[in-house]
Amino acid sequence: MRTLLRFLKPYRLQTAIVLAALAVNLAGVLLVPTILANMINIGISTGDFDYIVTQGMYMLVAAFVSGAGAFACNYFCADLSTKVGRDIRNAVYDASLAFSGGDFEQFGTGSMITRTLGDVNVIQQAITMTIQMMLPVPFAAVIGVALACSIDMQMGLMLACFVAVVAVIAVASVSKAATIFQKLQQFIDRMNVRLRESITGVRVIRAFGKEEVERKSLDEAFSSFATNAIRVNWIFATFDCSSFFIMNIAEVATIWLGGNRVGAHAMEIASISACVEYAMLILFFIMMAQISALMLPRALVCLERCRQVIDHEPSIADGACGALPARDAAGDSEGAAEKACLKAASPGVPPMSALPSRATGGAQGDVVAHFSNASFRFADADEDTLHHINFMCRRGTTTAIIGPTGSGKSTIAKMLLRFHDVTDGCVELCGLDVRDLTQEALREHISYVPQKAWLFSGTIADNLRYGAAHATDDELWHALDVAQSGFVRELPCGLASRVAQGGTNFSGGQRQRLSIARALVKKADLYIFDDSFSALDFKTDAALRHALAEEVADAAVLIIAQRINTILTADQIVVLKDGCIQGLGTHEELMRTCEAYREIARSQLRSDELEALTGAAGDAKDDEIDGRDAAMKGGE
Ligand SMILES: Nc1ncnc2c1ncn2[C@@H]1O[C@H](COP(=O)(O)OP(=O)(O)OP(=O)(O)O)[C@@H](O)[C@H]1O
Repeated sequence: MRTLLRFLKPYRLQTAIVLAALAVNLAGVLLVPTILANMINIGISTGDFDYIVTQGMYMLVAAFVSGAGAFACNYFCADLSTKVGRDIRNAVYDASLAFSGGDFEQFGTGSMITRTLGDVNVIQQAITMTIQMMLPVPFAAVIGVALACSIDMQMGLMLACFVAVVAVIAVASVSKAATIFQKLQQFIDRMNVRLRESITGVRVIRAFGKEEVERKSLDEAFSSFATNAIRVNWIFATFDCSSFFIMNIAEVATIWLGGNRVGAHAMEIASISACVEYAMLILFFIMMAQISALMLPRALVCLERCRQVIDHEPSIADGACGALPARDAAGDSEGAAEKACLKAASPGVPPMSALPSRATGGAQGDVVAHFSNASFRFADADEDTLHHINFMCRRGTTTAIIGPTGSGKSTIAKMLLRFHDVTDGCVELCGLDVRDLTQEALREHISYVPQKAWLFSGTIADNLRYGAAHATDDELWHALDVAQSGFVRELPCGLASRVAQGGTNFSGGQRQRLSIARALVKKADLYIFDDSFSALDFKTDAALRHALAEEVADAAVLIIAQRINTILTADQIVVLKDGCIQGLGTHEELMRTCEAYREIARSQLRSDELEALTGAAGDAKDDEIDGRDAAMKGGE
């Protein structure tokens, strides 16, 4: 409830207007029966035409004021609930942006979508129904019974008894339905997850002929939901018919008692119709309130689910430094790092969040990324995925990571981006622990091509400008050329060509090249390519790497690959197995010193290729040694 008040707070004035309009509407509705009774009892029985006209005018004014109140109440109430719904959606989405991979796993993607869309819809409807249908009940009941008592005490008390009976039945049915509604929300989550899975994996389902299995599994999810929804409807229907029954009994009883009271000269004849109207009005309000009350427990569950997301403390917290240090005159980036951090961490100095989207610059050979004894364990795992990782990525050089599937290659990239944090040791970017930086500042300096090339719906240009909003068309074409995306030039609309959600209207290789181009448009200090060349043919792979070497010559490059051909020319290769570094060096060094690397090479290269490479490596080594000898001789 506190969560709802938090979101209603900015709309205090509008909430007050809605409540005032509701009061006006209610006053008008409740006044009409009394005016009518007076008109008949006094005006007609005495034949006072002026009195009848005056009461008629009062009635007209009451009806008009009540209508205006109803209109204002409905309009402002719908407006209020829509705005609150929008704010809750924004808050849920904003909170999710700060989530780490682990946080997302905790909630589940399907549930996150249900919370943002379905749950907020329920909250919105509950706000509207509570204001329009529930709030009037206590006022209508108290004022209606009071007005009935003012006409005749016995009639008023009888009405109060009927109201109490219907209210008790309403409370009982709502509390019974509440638990079922809580279950329903979980079933909606389950249906969402199962539906997403089977729609996105429809090709696999068809390929394996598992349509029937999937149909059964989904039918199970749908049926569980339907069974519970029917149970709620049973409760609702039972209450509905008993309420209508009680309403009719109330009407008959009012007329019967009213007749007796009129016979006893205790009240006037027209007062009977006023009391009947009050009875009907109050019981009708209670019935309507019951419909919205049924929604309340569900809305409270939805609200709590949204609150869990909004108040969730992300497992990855921003550091104090909002900027990477610029190198000082002496090139001392470490000293500058300390100064930048001290400045950012000073009390009252908020961390900078907006950084110029440019690389920090720096000398060739500077350490850009540094893994220092870094270990990592997933929250739900029993053992570390990465063990004591030590290596550096230097500016102007290419570092490659190769290893069997599941060895932890992508996890290394994700730690640089802080999608996960180290559990031991540290990871540094340009001399600063990545945990000391804000995530925005950190990611500003890294350009990343994920393993699964993901494009957003829009145009090619929109996608390419994702990391550099102001890039010119020439820059986009240049990046496309470097990424060997010549196919874009052949598209009739070029950069304006449409991209479907996820980039599904392009082939896997085209998607990879477009996501590489997108990464290149952004100027960064570190470029990470996570298995980004796997869908490319060997020729394109080679051409791309050649063009890339020139394009990002002033940055550090980290290439994660499965294919040895992709990383042969890297300045250093990290060989990873079961999360441990097995070897670190150039291809030639590793061929001599690292059995794990030799195994990979043997499994991927033909023996003649292997010999050629080893021979070339040997020749290159001999040349290097000859060169060194010559230099030494020259020195002598
Ligand atoms: N969210 C997760 N929770 C628990 N374990 C995970 C999670 N994600 C990955 N792992 C485990 O961590 C290990 C390393 O995964 P990672 O994706 O880094 O491997 P990889 O070397 O990049 O594999 P591939 O070459 O197949 O992409 C794997 O054994 C995997 O099972």
